Amino acid sequence: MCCFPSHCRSMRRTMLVMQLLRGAVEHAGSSSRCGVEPLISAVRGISSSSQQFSNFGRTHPSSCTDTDHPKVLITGGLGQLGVGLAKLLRRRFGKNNVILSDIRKPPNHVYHNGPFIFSDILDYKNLREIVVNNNISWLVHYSAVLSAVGESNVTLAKEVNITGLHNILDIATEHGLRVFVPSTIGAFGPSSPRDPTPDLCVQRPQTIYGVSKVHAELMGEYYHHRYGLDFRCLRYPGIISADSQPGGGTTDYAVQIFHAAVKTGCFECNLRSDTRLPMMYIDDCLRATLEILEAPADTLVRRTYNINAMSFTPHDLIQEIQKVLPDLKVTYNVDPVRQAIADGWPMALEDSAARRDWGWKHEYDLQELVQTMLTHITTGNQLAQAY
Ligand SMILES: NC(=O)c1ccc[n+]([C@@H]2O[C@H](COP(=O)([O-])OP(=O)(O)OC[C@H]3O[C@@H](n4cnc5c(N)ncnc54)[C@H](O)[C@@H]3O)[C@@H](O)[C@H]2O)c1
Ligand SMILES: C[C@@H](O)[C@H](N)C(=O)O
Repeated sequence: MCCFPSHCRSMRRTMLVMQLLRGAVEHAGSSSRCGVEPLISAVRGISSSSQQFSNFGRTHPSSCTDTDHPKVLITGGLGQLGVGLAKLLRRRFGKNNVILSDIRKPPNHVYHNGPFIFSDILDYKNLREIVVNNNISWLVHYSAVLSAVGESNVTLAKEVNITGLHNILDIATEHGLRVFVPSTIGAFGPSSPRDPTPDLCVQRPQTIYGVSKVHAELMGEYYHHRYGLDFRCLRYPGIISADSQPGGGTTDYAVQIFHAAVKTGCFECNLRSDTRLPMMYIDDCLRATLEILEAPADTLVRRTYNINAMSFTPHDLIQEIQKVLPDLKVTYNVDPVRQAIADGWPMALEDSAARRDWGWKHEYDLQELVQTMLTHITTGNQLAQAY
């Protein structure tokens, strides 16, 4: 359904692109450090295997050598965040040193842009073979079932988020990997302090997603203390991206509204207009991930950190988008499941420890987020129409 008269739409888009491109801001990356610490202990027995996987470093010559750079495996890499992270890590470490994996078939542009492999994190033996045969040294564990989907399929969420996590931690320990597991604002609950939420406080989430992420934080930290696993974890806010879709979470509205604003000029919001949540633009999130992965171990006072950028309500976001697209019309059809989840989540994360220990600094605030998202989506749509 469209709210703009069709004859006005293309002219509006052209004006919007020009206006946004004029205001676009460039953001630079950060410095490079890397290395892997030795580990001392394996936690599951190793059995022999006959199945062979190709070594991507050999089949696709790279400009970077394996001795200079870590060899990274990203699980659940076809979700909202994985492809962007692979792009960032490949720029830093070389295309063939970063392997994306998932249980879904990749789109052509992903398949042709670097190594991709099937990996089901519930298949321990298959995961171990991939790690061994590709000489993996860093593992970024993105596979998950997010908050809203988790409430509709608790069994799947338990399997992927808890059993899958156990496989990841055991394999990482067994093979001396550095492992990054994202946590979330969803790891807190209604009894946590909400504005701002400190790194250390009561964590009693009321979703299976949140429970599984608290479990991941605690298991990772336990493996770090008990076995020396190089476990690193960030609690991400809701992440906002232009060219990848969210995977069934509570913060999804803050991505969907941008596409609707540009395409139809109408949006139906599934959270109340005053629901304040912490949010972050994807570039900040992925840069933070690279930065904590590269941080020297002795700078990490803890292994799980909050990171914060901005907080807003649907009302705040709509007002900011309407500065560029004044005709955007928003209606509300509140989803009781998502609303109940959001009502128990932090409004802002307290992240001074990340800023102090490894130099975390966000670059995008609400105004820049809106400019950047509308620019990406509008230019992307225009390119798609041109071809
Ligand atoms: N996107 C956000 O706003 C956000 C915020 C906080 C934390 N996180 C965390 O960041 C990580 C990545 O998030 P995302 O938004 O890309 O998630 P997503 O839901 O978009 O993608 C998850 C991916 O996991 C894959 N997967 C599911 N079951 C699997 C299995 N058995 N084996 C292998 N892969 C499997 C799915 O196919 C999917 O591609 C997750 O751990 C999530 O909890 C995300
Ligand atoms: C916040 C985050 O974990 C995810 N976007 C969700 O809403 O479930």
